[in-house]
Amino acid sequence: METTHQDAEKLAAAKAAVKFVKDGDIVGLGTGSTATFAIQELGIMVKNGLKIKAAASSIHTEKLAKSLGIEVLSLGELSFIDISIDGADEFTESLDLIKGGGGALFREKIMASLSKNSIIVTDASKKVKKLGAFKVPVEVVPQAYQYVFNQMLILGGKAVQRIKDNEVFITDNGNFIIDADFGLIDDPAKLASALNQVDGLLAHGIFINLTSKVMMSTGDQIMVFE
Ligand SMILES: O=C(CO)[C@H](O)[C@H](O)COP(=O)(O)O
Repeated sequence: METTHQDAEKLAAAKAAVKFVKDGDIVGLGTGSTATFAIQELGIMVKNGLKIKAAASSIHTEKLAKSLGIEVLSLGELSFIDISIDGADEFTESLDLIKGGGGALFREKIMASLSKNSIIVTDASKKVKKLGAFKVPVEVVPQAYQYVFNQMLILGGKAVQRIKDNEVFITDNGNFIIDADFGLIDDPAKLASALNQVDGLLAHGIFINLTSKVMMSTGDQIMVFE
């Protein structure tokens, strides 16, 4: 399969990030194409003798990690994670993120919250001045769907339910995703705080103060924002 320029950047960022993983670490494994490169690299390192245990941010990631010989612990039973490596849909230099393009935002947020060192790996396309060109994913408990949808409109977001392959998208937790377009977001912390108040909204994709560093590959070099 031909490797695209963007894939080469994702792989380079992943390779740079896995260097921070040490023997004995509990490692949080993200979800998405960039995180997958990191998981594959960790699989090689484990085959070569690295001793780690992992926690997965999605069912897909858990299966992948196990297939590569990485031991996977239950996220819900952990009090901390030493280091996590995940991707992002957008990030700013203040380390605010939008995540959840793959629909794994709830477990990804718990994973980041548990992590002593939370590394985000990206290609160069993910860096923005202001968040918001990428719609904010919102995970909704089905019984609260219409209520939360209406609340998104009240908060100024154009909301659409996520559909994938002509079917309503269902998360690993059995919930729906609403993608909410708030335009470019001047104050991500304020919007995150307003979203946190909405009953029935399990998680939203604005990540504030949850990232230790972003490692972004430009192809030529790895830029680190921390
Ligand atoms: O948040 C995520 C999944 O919920 C991903 O990390 C995000 O969508 C980036 O994915 P990719 O590395 O494939 O561009």
